[in-house]
Amino acid sequence: MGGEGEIEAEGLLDVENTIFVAVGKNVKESKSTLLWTLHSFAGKKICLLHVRQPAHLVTLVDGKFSASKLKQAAVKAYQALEWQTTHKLLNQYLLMLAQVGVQAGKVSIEMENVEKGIIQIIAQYGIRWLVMGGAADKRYSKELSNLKSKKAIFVSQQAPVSCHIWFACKGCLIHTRSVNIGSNEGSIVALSSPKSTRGTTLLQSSADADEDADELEGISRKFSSQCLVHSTRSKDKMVDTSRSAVLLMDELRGDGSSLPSPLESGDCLHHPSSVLLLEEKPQGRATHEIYDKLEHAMLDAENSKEKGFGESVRQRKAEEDAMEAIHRAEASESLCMKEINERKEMEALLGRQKQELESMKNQHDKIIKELQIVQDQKLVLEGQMKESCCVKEELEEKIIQAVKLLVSFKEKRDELKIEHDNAIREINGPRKFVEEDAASVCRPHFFAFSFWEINEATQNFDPSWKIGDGRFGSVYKGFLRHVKVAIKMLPSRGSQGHMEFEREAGFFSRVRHPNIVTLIGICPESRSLIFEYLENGSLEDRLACRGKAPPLPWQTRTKIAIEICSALIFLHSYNPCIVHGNLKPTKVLLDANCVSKLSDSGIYHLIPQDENTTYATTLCNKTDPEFSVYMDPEFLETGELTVESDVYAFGIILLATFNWETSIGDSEGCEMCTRKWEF
Ligand SMILES: Nc1ncnc2c1ncn2[C@@H]1O[C@H](COP(=O)(O)OP(=O)(O)OP(=O)(O)O)[C@@H](O)[C@H]1O
Repeated sequence: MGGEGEIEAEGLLDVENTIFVAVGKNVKESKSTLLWTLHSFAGKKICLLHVRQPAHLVTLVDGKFSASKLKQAAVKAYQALEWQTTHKLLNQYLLMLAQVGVQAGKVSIEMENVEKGIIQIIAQYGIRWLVMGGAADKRYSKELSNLKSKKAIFVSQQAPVSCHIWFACKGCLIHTRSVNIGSNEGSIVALSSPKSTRGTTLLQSSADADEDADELEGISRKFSSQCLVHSTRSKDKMVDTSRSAVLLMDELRGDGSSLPSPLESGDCLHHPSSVLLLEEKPQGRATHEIYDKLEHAMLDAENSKEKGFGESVRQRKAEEDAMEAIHRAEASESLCMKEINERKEMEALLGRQKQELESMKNQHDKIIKELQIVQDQKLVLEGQMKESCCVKEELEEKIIQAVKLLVSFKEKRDELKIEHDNAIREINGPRKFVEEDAASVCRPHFFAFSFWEINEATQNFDPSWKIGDGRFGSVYKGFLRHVKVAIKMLPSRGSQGHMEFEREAGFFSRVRHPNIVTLIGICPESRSLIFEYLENGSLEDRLACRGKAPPLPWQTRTKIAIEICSALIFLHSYNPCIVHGNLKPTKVLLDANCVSKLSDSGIYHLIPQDENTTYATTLCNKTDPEFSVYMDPEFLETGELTVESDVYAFGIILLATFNWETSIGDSEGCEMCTRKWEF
């Protein structure tokens, strides 16, 4: 479909030999004009000429609408529909022409003003022969001879003078604008009128017509007469006659071109104008035929009217369809807008959900990391728990063993107590008093403490409560029954039983002397000896002035020597004789008043011995070289302790105590003293 002012052509455009027929949207009028042309110009080629009005001026249903009032899509839809209808109609005309053996084509232009469009096509193609409607049906009247159609008048006035135009109406020629050779262009020559055509001729010369026109008129008259004469002949014969007339006209023109004539067709008798023409000379049978033909024509007109009505109904329907299409287009547009809005909302929603998803993903990753850390920690804790469980099980096992041991000790203790009570009861008798004295001498003078008490006294054997480590066990200070004591933990009992340990300990507990450390009690369970606690450390400490203690005065040293001597005499005079066996300055302890007392007197009896390990070998093996000077060389040689062993050690102690300058305050020299005596 071309744009405005653009001509579209299809098929024939041989201007010299083609009759152009202007056809409009009025189907009835167009068909009538076309039929007249067919009848009038038989054998000529025909080209349909149509001017298409743009959509904004098309008639829509009952009125005219401006395109601006319609949605663009609706206008386009309507325009397409309109053009499709027109195109279809033109094709129907072409088909009709083809069916009657006429070569045909079509030319169209889109223009607001139809008459101007016709003029433009005429001018552009140099059209020479044109047939168009002269008036609308409602305006047609037999009495009117002039053109009534504004379009026809315009075309008649404005068309180039070289174009010969026939104006037809309802199948009649109502006006002709002939070629005005040599006169002013655009002058109208009314060669025929409904009146003049009636019974005489269709062409009439005018005063201004030239000779060619006169000749043409003459020929026409002659041809008309022939038509009248032969009106009763068969149709075929009439066609031949008209064709002869055309040939004759061509002859007269002399230029070889066939000037079309409205009477060229032999079918003039079928035409209403032809019928009217024949009315002027009624001649019996011919008149009757003419009336028959008139009736036929009337019937044809009636049929055409019905067809026209059908066409208008179809057009109406097409318009309604167009309106429906417009409504559908509007509905589709609003639906489309709604969908666009919904899509925007969905996109916004989607964006928000995407953001939420992103943040949730971040949180998820964070939680996963934390979970990983927690799982790692869990593994570590599980490992620790397993270890703790193992430790706990071990401790529980130990506790169970300890409880069992405690229970067995208690049982033994109870047994012993019972035995003891029984023994007491047995010896009760007449010699009670005498034996009581003897018993008091033999009875151990110490307390028996439980391990629990020892444990409590030493604060669970707190290391800070340890006084020192000896070769035969560690010494702790502690409080037992509100008394400050020194607890010596002996090694495991070995082959020595509880009873033996208690008997030995009982023996020494009875050895009491002011210069011998008193054995307060024992703990058989832990093989502990509980001694009285002496505040001022050992003679060794005082000679070395440890703990920033002042040097011992000579008088004190002399007193200590006397006290040691006194204790040794007591031990050696005891029945049985008691050998200290390990005499040295660390075994001479000083109380708060610097009274010296021998510790560990005869303790070697409590030290477990077997075949391989005797007290002497243990002592020799473990003797610090520093203190081996106190060992009796004979003891070291034989491994047998004697009184002389103690005397030897006492002599060395005296030398260490009195032959050293530390007595006047040099603490450093005390250690050198020991080395000195090594020579
Ligand atoms: N009753 C007590 N009062 C105060 N302190 C004591 C008492 N008994 C021992 N000590 C301290 O405990 C320390 C260790 O004494 P212990 O008899 O166990 O070992 P040692 O005499 O140094 O050497 P070893 O016994 O191996 O020959 C002593 O040096 C002394 O200072």
